[in-house]
Amino acid sequence: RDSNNTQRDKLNGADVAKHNSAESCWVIVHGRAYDVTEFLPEHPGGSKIILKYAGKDATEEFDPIHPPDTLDKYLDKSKHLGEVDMGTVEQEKKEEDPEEQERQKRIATMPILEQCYNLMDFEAVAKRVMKKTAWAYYSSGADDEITMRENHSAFHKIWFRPRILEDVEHIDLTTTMLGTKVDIPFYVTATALGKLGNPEGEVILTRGARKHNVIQMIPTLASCSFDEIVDAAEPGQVQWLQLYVNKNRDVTKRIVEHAERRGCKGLFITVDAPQLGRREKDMRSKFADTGSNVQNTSGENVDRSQGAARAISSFIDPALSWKDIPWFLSITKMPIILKGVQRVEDVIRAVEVGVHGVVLSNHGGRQLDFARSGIEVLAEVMPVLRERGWQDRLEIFVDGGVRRATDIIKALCLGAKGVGIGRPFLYAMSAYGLPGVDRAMQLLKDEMEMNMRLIGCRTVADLNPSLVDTRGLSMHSTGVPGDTLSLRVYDPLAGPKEKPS
Ligand SMILES: Cc1cc2c(cc1C)[n+](S(=O)(=O)[O-])c1c(=O)[nH]c(=O)nc-1n2C[C@H](O)[C@H](O)[C@H](O)COP(=O)(O)O
Repeated sequence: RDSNNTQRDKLNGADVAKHNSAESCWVIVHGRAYDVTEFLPEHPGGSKIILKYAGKDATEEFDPIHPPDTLDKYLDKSKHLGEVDMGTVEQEKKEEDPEEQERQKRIATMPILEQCYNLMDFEAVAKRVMKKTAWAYYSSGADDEITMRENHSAFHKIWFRPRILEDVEHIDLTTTMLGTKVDIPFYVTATALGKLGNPEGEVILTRGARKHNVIQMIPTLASCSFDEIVDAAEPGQVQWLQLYVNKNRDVTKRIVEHAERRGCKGLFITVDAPQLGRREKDMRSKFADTGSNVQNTSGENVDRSQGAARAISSFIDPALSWKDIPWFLSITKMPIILKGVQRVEDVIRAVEVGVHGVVLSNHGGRQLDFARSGIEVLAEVMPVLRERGWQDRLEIFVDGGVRRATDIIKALCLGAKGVGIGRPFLYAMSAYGLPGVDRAMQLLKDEMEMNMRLIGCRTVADLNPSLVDTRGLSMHSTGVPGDTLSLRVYDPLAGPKEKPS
């Protein structure tokens, strides 16, 4: 803009292209040019990824990782150079990427939505049709992914003790979570970077949640902006906020107050990620796709090879502790839930400090490997709370590995108020968009109605510990998963063949 703030002519693409170095670096995002020269060293993702697009259109790379209001929020207005005449921008020749060609062929021949009969079907399809980096980010767990697998297999150690001859003609799946009535006892949990899987991102989950009257937990690290996600909700549709606490508590206070003003009905403080876990599939795919690789380029000793997540989570405060909780209780009226509690002692402390709930969770196995599954921790927690008469002092949620309605029912029988579900909705959204999310939720509802009938319960209130046998739950069969490198490398049978003497 010139001095009297009128829009200059549009910038010419050739002029922008001249600013293609660390000395002078301009990028184009959504048809507008930005001078990011001074910002390069501050970019959490490292300067390399920006320099790859210096002088060019960076929109495609920018969108999945950054909410749309990022540049307005964090780049000084003087660096906003104005509109670019996109007709004069030389578009990158997409060299034929054989892998992308293969992926397009798989998309062309993927199963139709009606061929998905359960939540695992969506995972199978998503693995075939998603971009490698997106699949790696969503599917990865920490280290050897033992906990990620345990989350799901733990449910297989719980067996039902069904009742018979109960009138189960009319089944009622409704319940309440933090005072909100929902149609079925699950919520869409917070999972970052929704646009990696689908260009529309988290607003697809908002629409699916609205259709099935379930609650959506809005992630701090969403690709869509917080306001976009809230605006995509219908009046009266309930959403919660998942919060990564910022080292700068003023930033956190602003986020919390804004979320409350916008009508969020729960604040879920993530407490299991003082540092993001080491997700090697995500790291490997970042190295393979050097363009979006966030390597350590500015010399500091931060391991930036952790993929996008680590790069955009450097703000998280590892000093967060119990002594911060009274401050949170003082800055908001929203119910406060600790997300990522992993042992009964901390549930007791949560009651004592006065929070309103906990999510027994290990972050989908993406944080501490060998953390126990949420469902196993639930089986440890509820008897202790009942002994103290505290089972109604807070609401207990569980997430991790929930893939069947029987998993939901097991959690409720053990005393959970509801369960969070992550990856299945990401896969459904990535493979089939909103119709996929809609079908995934409907499948769970159909399964839930049938299974309630078969265990002899009409309502959620009928579900109780006598309906499950959990004796096998603490047995951990930690077979190292077949796809880890170590099996091939260290297995003596597969080692280098002895040279014939
Ligand atoms: C799958 C996934 C999970 C993430 C997630 C991103 C993905 C792709 N991210 S992460 O980038 O930091 O790891 C978040 C997050 O932003 N905040 C959070 O509290 N939990 C995060 N989680 C954990 C999530 O809220 C649930 O605990 C977990 O997904 C439940 O396990 P299932 O996926 O098996 O349902």
